[in-house]
Amino acid sequence: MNGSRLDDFLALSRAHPWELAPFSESLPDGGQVQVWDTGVLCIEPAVPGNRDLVLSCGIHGNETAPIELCERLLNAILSGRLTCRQRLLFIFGNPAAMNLGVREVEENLNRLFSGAHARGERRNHERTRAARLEQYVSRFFQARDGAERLHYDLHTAIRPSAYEKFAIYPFTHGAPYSRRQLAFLSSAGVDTILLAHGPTTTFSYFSAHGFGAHAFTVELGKVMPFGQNDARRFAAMEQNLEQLIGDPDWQPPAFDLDQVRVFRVCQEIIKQSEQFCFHFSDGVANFSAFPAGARLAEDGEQQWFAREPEEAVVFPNAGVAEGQRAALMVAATTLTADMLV
Ligand SMILES: O=C(O)CCC(=O)N[C@@H](CCC(=O)O)C(=O)O
Ligand SMILES: [Zn+2]
Repeated sequence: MNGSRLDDFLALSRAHPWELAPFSESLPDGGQVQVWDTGVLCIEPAVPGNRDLVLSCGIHGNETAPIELCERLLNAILSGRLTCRQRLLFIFGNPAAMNLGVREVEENLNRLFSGAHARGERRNHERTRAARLEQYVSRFFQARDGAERLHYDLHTAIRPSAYEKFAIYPFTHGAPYSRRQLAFLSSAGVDTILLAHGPTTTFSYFSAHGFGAHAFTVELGKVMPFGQNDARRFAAMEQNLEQLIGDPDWQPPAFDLDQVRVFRVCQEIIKQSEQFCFHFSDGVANFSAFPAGARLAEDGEQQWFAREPEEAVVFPNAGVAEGQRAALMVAATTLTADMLV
């Protein structure tokens, strides 16, 4: 698509970080590429398969590896190397934060979904963006019934992780977990699953709860600046997504439950004030374990201790805003056949 405005959609989006007027172009194979807004691009194949796929990245602006991965997939489609056979919505979440090389401009976008953007008096860039992204995902999924709905929200973690690639399975309200989705994630190199313990205001929970989508927050490695990611570390996910996009009949390879490591949440540590601090070093990796009784954090009068023999910490971040999650404490668990569908 030489000479088209889609030659470099990410650059176009970053040049218009707040909003971009909609436009559309045709693909040589008869498909339609519709730009809905900055960072938001929908591909409507002439004859779509039965999966409606949302791929989001850059919800946190400095998590560059997923942005680069999605850009490669988009360019493969636009160049004709990859034929898009599923309805597909690309979301490059926070171009303004990308431009600044930061996680967020004013507020964590991934805490503003399911209407949280409208709570309270605060108004800012991320709140406007969350409201619009909700509308775009609704428009995309509600365009038809009966298709399998998928949303992979791709991230990278601030710190290294003992298990480099892991996914957060949003709270299912008791519904069974999807064996096929676990197989997909496993064959994409995501061998560790963290089962959320309650509703959240994340993007993946919004799609899962609001639209019955199989939706996940997927952590693909550690945050690095643009241009410094090793694409080979993401190759399995990229290949799986190419299969999903290009082949309506593709299924992930047969899968054994032993192939995944599963964790459940034991406790959530919420920062209450500026006095909040952890009692472990800044260098600990995600999934580092603590013995029962270990003092984990304190905030004024309140203290947190490990309650179970091997409680592991995920996403510790003392720098979050007051009232936000500063860490999740998790413990190993098992998924049995009766918990799967
Ligand atoms: O490394 C970190 O501390 C954060 C990485 C990240 O952005 N994780 C997501 C997880 C969302 C979820 O719980 O589904 C986030 O914190 O938004
Ligand atoms: Zn993130």
